Amino acid sequence: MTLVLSSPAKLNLFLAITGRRADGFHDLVSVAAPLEFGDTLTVELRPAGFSLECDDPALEIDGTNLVLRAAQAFAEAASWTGGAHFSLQKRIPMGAGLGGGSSNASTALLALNQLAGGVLTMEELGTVAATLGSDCPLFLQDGPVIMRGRGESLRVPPPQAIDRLRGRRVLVFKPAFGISTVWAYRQLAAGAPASYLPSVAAETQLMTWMDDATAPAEELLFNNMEVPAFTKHIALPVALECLREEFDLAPRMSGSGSACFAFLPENAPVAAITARIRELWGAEAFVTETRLA
Ligand SMILES: C[C@](O)(CO)[C@H](O)COP(=O)(O)OP(=O)(O)OC[C@H]1O[C@@H](n2ccc(N)nc2=O)[C@H](O)[C@@H]1O
Ligand SMILES: Nc1ncnc2c1ncn2[C@@H]1O[C@H](COP(=O)(O)OP(=O)(O)OP(=O)(O)O)[C@@H](O)[C@H]1O
Repeated sequence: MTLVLSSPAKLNLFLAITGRRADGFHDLVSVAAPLEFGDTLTVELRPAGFSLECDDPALEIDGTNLVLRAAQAFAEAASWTGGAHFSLQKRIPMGAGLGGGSSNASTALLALNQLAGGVLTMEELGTVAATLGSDCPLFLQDGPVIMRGRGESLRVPPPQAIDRLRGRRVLVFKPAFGISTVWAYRQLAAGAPASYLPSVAAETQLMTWMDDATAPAEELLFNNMEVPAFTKHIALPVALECLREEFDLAPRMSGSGSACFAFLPENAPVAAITARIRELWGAEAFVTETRLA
């Protein structure tokens, strides 16, 4: 039996890091949305053992890969003795804040649970996902989610909020360099408390957008992880300012970066915007047009 699953990238449309916890992680309030764009994970049932191949030679395919770590965690949680071979077609750039590895892990969990006959509930899968990474649980949902805690505590937004997000056309673009999530969080900790948005302010900002059914998705956009990224990599704010001025876009960074995104009006000159990004960041910049799933 073989399953072919899409493993989507995500965007943090709203991301407020609110403070550092005793366990070293940070509390956050975020609205994240999966994209139609992503990797493809093919999973073949095997009698025993887990193996992985990937078309991107830059990615380690040993036991440190999140796909194999997810498989191991699933087998333990479900007491499942079966095996699987995974084939990963990688499109999501790494070190981007697009959650590629986390998505692969959760897609592997969903695939194995299906192959094993649905032995774990969605709640149990969520618990396993949270042990693999703070961003993993969000990829068990198939639409926009509100994240709290360190990212593992999820709620589905009300329908009038989802309606303003789902299907929105978006351009996602990333310079050749990536940003380490650990580095970004360390920078925030070093700039405490000014680097954090207090949780009351974050919740108020989110609720103000949520309660105003006339406020477009653009008015939700916020990310206080931009500060350390933009301070170190001046090419990021320079490009976003150009896109604001020249194309009237409202671009932001996703997660800990370095990928950025902008919602596109249906008549947007995508070829000209793409050309401008490549002029600013070089031909090796990653650019893709997609939609919020
Ligand atoms: C920036 C975001 O993408 C926003 O959605 C996520 O918070 C990142 O989550 P992630 O990549 O799944 O991160 P994890 O693999 O859980 O943790 C990697 C490291 O990032 C830091 N980390 C992560 C998540 C969090 N809420 N607080 C943190 O301080 C910790 O130093 C941790 O050791
Ligand atoms: N299947 C995988 N796909 C991508 N990266 C993986 C995978 N397994 C392990 N990793 C490791 O995780 C690191 C970060 O992965 P990824 O690109 O998903 O993070 P990111 O872009 O910073 O996203 P985010 O911080 O939003 O989770 C990679 O550099 C890689 O070493």
